[in-house]
This record gives sequence, C-alpha cells and structure tokens, in this order.
Amino acid sequence: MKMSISLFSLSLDYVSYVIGIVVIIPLLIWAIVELNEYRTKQQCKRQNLPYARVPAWNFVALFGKRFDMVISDTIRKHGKVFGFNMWNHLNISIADPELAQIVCNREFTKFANHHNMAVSDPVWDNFLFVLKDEDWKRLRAIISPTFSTGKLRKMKPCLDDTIKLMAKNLDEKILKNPAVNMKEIVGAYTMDSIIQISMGIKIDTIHDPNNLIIQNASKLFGQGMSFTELTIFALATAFPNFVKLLGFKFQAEAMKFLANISREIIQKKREEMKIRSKSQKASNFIELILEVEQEQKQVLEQSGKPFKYVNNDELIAQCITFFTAGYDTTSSAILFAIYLLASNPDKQEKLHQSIIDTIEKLAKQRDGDCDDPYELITFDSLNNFEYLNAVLNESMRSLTLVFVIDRVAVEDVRLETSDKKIWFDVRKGDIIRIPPIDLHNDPENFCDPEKFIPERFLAENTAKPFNKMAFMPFGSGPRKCVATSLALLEAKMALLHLFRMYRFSLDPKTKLDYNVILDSLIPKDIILRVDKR
Ligand code: HEM
Repeated sequence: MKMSISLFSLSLDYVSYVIGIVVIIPLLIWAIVELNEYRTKQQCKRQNLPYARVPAWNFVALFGKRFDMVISDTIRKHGKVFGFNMWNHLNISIADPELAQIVCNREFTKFANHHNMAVSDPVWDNFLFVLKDEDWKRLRAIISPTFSTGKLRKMKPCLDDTIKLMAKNLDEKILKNPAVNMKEIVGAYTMDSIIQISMGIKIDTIHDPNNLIIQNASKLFGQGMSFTELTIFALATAFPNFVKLLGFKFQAEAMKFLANISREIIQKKREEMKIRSKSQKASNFIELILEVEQEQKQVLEQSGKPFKYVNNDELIAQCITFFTAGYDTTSSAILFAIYLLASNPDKQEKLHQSIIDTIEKLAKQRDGDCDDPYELITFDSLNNFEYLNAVLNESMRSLTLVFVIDRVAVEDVRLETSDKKIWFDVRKGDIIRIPPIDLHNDPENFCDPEKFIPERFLAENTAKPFNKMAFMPFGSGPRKCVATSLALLEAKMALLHLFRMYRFSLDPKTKLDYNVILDSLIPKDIILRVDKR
C-alpha cells in the first residue's frame, strides 16, 4: 500500500514536471514575447512609426522561409517605413531611398555602427564590419587606402593569372561535359584570387582541393556556418554579455590555422620591409597594409601627432576578412551575372560584341603592336567596357546579394523626408534596417524592375532615368563596403574574359536557388551549358 502511494506520488511528480515543461514554459515564453510586442507597439506609437509584427530571422530560417521575403511582404502591407521587435530591440525598416541616404550619409555620425556582432572571439571581434567607434575609424583609415586605384593597379596582373587558370579549368570541364557547375568554377577563381591577393600565395583550388589553406578558408564562408552559430550571432545583438559568458569561438580551428599563416607572413614582411629598398613596392594585401601603415606613420611623425600602429591581431583579422566578407559576395555577384546573361541571350550577344569591339579599339590605339587581350585590357582601360559595367550594375540590382544593411542610432534623432510626408523619431539604441533588395525592386525607383535591362545604367540613357539614391549593392556612406573597387575589379575581369571566350546557355538542370546566410542571398550550384566561341 505504502509502495503504491509513493509510486502514485512519484507519477504525480512526473506529471507535474511534464505539465511544467509542456505547458508552463511555453506559456511563459509566449507571455514574454507578447509583452515585448506590446511594448514595441507602444514605442512605435510614441515615435510616429507604423508597427508590424515580424518573426526573428533565424526562426524564419528554421521554417525554411527567406527573411528578405518576409520583410518585402511587410513593406507591401505596412509601407516603406515601419517598426518591429527583434530580440528585444526596436528595429526600424526604411525602404525609402532619401531616408536611407540620410541615415548612411548626412546623419552618419549618429548612425556610425552596425548592430552588435562581437562574440568575444579575438579574430572575429577585430573584423572591420564588427568594430565600432574609434577602433573602426582608425582601422578603416588604414584599410581604405589599400583599395585605392594606385594600389589596385598592382593587383591586376595577379587576377590575369587566376583568370587564365579559370579558363584552363573550364576548358577541361567542357571537354568532359558541356553542362558545367559554374559555382565550382567561379568559386575556385574567387578563392585562388583571394589567397593570392591577400597573402601572396599561388594556389589552384580545382586541382588541389585538399590544400589545407583552401579547406580551412572554406569553413569561414557563409555556407560553413551552422544553425547554432547563426543563432549565437543573433543572440549577440541582444545579449552580448550572455554570449561572452558562453565563451563562443567561431570556427576556432579554421581561424587558428589561418591566423597562424597570416601571422608568419606578417612577421616575414615586417622584417623584409626593414631592409628592402623604397623602390620595391607591395603587391599583396598584407604588404599593402604595412606599406600604408608606414606612409601614415611618416606623415603623422612630420606633423608631430602620435601614431597608433595596427597590432598583429588587428592585421590578421583584416586578412581573414577576405574569406568571411569577400568570398561568397564576389563569387555570387559573378555567378548571378553569368546566370542572368545565360537567361537573356540577346544581352549576352550584345555584351560579347561590345567586348570584342572595345578590344579591337584598344589594339588600334597601340598601332597593332599587341594582340594579347590580357595585355590590352589594363586596369585603366577597363572603364572603356561601358556595356560590361552596365551589365554588372544591372545584375547586382536585379539579384541583390546583401539584402539588408543595418545601423544603430547612437543618439536620439528625428528623420524626415524633404517633402515632410514621412517623419518619425529614432531613439538611441534603435536598429535601422535598410533593405537594398526592396529599393532595387521598387518600380518608383527603377521602371520594370523585374526585367533585366543593363541599358538603364548606360550614360547615354537619359530617357528612363533611375533613382540614384536607391542603388546600393555595396551599401552607402562612410560605412560602405571597404573593398567595393576590388570586388568590382575581380568581377569585371572575370566576366570580361568569360564572355569574350565562351557562350553560356540554360541547361535542363539549370535552377536558381539560394542559401540565406545572415544578411545575404548566396546561390546554390548553378549548372549551365558552356560552349567555347
Ligand atoms: C560583389 C562583392 C561584394 C558585395 C556585394 C559587398 C557588399 C557589402 C555590403 C552591402 C556591405 C555593408 C555596407 C553598409 O553597411 O553600408 C559590405 C561591407 C563590407 N565588406 Fe563588402 N561586399 C563585397 C565584396 C567584399 C570584398 C571582396 C571584401 C574584402 C575584404 C569585402 C569586405 C567588406 C568589409 C570589411 C565590410 C565592412 C566595412 C565597414 O564596416 O567599414 N567586401 N560589403
């Protein structure tokens, strides 16, 4: 009897635990969520913002949906500006070009930082896109000049080499099967270029897939991130101290491997620079950054101001940024352009013809003493390929890669359009989210946005102008992508030679599908039929 009573009470305990877990905990979470939504709604009212209910992006991802689509739907429902709650913070979505530019440019000092992404990782936390305030300012001032025209000119020969390798690898693939996974080809080109540009190491990703640099670098791309890692990044926005407590390290092994290589190269270059002559100039990113550091040191010493060196951890982080911020983005931009041109054969033929015509013109300017396209196409003559520039711009508009950029308000400010039709208050700590993908697809900014019309970006096209403030594939203002000119150089050079030499067309297996990684749409494999011209 006693035993059955204790069994009975045990099962009662068990039942109450189950009730606790199944009913009370979800109820509590529901109550907290609802309370937060209520507070956000009231906050929106006070700040003159329409309120919308938007699920956190990682829950959206968990249920296999695209967060950019959730935002686009909400814009259609609530208008170009609305407030919503995410991870306990008021987020303000702004899809109005004028207001977006005010945040990124005119009022930049009030919106200088991104939302918190620091996760207490010594390398990750030194990435430029994670840094804030004075640390960001100091490093940005050193890194920006490494992507200047003068410095990029030196990187062009290295890109010639990686393009020749890409063409050789593509020829081999076509011989076996003309239906080629272009993601593999373009991915290898971007990887070979990044490793050569950032560290000065020559590599052939297609034929050397087991190379440790390639294997570790691949882990840092968006696709390498697990759902847990993505969630920890989301948590870092709202609960940085909690994430610190977790002692989270992002892809620790890969970071350590690449950090060690970068450290060795930096050490060697610092030694070399002490003894080498001034006429010997830098040709890769590590050398360039050390060169810029030297140049700035001399200027500041002359002015009597103190100079703050970039420490090795900061330098290493900037090298690794090429993999975290520069790989998926550049290879996807190239891949999107190839896919769009395969889908629009008339535009592809026009591009091919314009490339051939421009190369012929360049050859004539040299009095016919050179017929090597790699020599004729110099860093400076790239600007003559106007239709190519238009194709790349239209492709980045049509398939926008980074679908949302963000800024955090460091003080209270009122934002208002010049016609005073939209105005609202922003409070310190509010997160502004600007969705370039919606700006690029709004018919008020670009007519027939669903069509692929490179001509809209040609200088002579004044008939159908577009809203220049609405075009921001690289973001805008002082916090715009620091490597815009390098990314454009890599993409233009690859497209120029690919469309000079090959014809791309859709294959029965062609499909455009994406992985949504943080704030970017990264295409999955794209199979295309490739024929040599
Ligand atoms: C087509 C290729 C690329 C696209 C579309 C792209 C796009 C972007 C965008 C939209 C931002 C945010 C800008 C803003 O908030 O206003 C950004 C920031 C950044 N990008 Fe890129 N990017 C590309 C290539 C690269 C490459 C090759 C690197 C190489 C290192 C790079 C490094 C960075 C860094 C470090 C930042 C943060 C800048 C800062 O916070 O000061 N990006 N990029």
